[in-house]
Amino acid sequence: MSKPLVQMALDSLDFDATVALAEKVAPHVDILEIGTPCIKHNGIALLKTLRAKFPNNKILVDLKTMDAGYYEAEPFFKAGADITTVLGTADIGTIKGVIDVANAYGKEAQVDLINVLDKGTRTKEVAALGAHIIGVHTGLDQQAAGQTPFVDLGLVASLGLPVKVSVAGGIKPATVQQVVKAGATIVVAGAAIYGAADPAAAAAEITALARAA
Ligand SMILES: O=C(CO)[C@H](O)[C@H](O)COP(=O)(O)O
Repeated sequence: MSKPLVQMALDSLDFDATVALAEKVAPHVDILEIGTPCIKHNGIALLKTLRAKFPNNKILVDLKTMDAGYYEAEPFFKAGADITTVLGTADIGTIKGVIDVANAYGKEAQVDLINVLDKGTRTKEVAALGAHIIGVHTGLDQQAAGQTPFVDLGLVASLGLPVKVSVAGGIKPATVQQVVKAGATIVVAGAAIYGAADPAAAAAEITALARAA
């Protein structure tokens, strides 16, 4: 089994603060995620800046696309994104559009299961369509209401499909090994890193824990 990857979610709205945080964290993670509020606020210029500064990290742009899949995602792949996300609640044609454009650029499409009611069925459908990554995701508002991604991760991993499984939603050092053992191949951490006193040390700790799981 290949080693799990660690992804850091850059969820600030501030352009310069995002770049400064990425400078600290990039050496300690595999994937830099430009979070949804961040990409909406700062646009593709931020992707271009991070792409130029961090050639050794993959970059995920969390577009959470809901319509016009191919059209919306293409400029981001053109500008150097390695992964963009599309909502699992979107029309199947939208999801196919993002998968198609990812394939056209030799990149990856991640289907985010946030708010998908029948996660098992949707996961099988999009895996059959060629989705590269399934995102098991408890959003920030859902976390505030006390939800976690652990049961959903168990369900998706138990399907045994030939896709990568990403997990996001309040993952912290105490839960990293639990999610890797449960089948996550990409572990996402946002607040556990940017909210830490020393974000670089927090990122390094999470990556070490993931690799050792
Ligand atoms: O995509 C997101 C919100 O929609 C976040 O970036 C993701 O949940 C990771 O952040 P955290 O570890 O703080 O939950």
